[in-house]
Amino acid sequence: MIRFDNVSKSYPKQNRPALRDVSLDIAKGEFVFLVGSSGSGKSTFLRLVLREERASHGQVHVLGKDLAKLSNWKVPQMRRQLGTVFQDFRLLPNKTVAENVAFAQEVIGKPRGEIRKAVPQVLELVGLGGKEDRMPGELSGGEQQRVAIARAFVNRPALLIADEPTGNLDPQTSVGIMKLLDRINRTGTTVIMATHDQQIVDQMRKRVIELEQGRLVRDQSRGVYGYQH
Ligand SMILES: Nc1ncnc2c1ncn2[C@@H]1O[C@H](COP(=O)(O)OP(=O)(O)OP(=O)(O)O)[C@@H](O)[C@H]1O
Repeated sequence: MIRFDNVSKSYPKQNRPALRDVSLDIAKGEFVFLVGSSGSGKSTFLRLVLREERASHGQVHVLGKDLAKLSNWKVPQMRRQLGTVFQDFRLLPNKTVAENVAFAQEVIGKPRGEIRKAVPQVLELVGLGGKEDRMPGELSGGEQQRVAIARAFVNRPALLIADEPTGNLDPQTSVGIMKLLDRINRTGTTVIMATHDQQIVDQMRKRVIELEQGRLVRDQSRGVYGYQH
């Protein structure tokens, strides 16, 4: 699903690389936490997977493709197989809940009939049945994140990338979001989640990959958070 071979990433005008010689494999269906202190390279790792950035050295393979060899016009096609969720939800504020989710299908040209069927189904799955016509501003943070997850999942991506999805939520709401991500993972979707949330990582006991100053320093199955701020 994802393979990094000796991947380094240096940004222009930075004297130390954001990622250094990272090699790892993530198989289809895994649930992986990406941890490490601020600036350790987690977002850079995710940006390389999304091909928002390119590796300076080494190879990044995603869904069987060497991203260095993927031409720019094929990037959108690759990204359709990836769903993304962020700390700040990133919903369209002037569209309803249902329209936000439908939009993810419209942009990839799904037929209207299919959209009409899929949107209520996925909203039911994330626990938002009956809230189709609400505006994002009328929802709690946890509900907004559920909309973002519905939008990320409606096209049934092979891989879901979540960058601190519980960063703005209280502990109880975060547990609900994690249950949902776990349920999505159980449908076969691979999940990679960058987080600073110790409680969640310690509770879920999934694979933990830790970065420190750009290096991979730990790769543990059924792991714990394990580093101090
Ligand atoms: N676009 C950029 N241009 C230059 N340097 C960058 C850029 N993005 C990140 N960096 C640098 O790369 C290093 C790794 O940053 P990155 O954002 O990947 O870390 P992170 O682990 O995601 O941090 P956080 O937990 O705070 O989100 C840092 O030193 C950062 O300053």
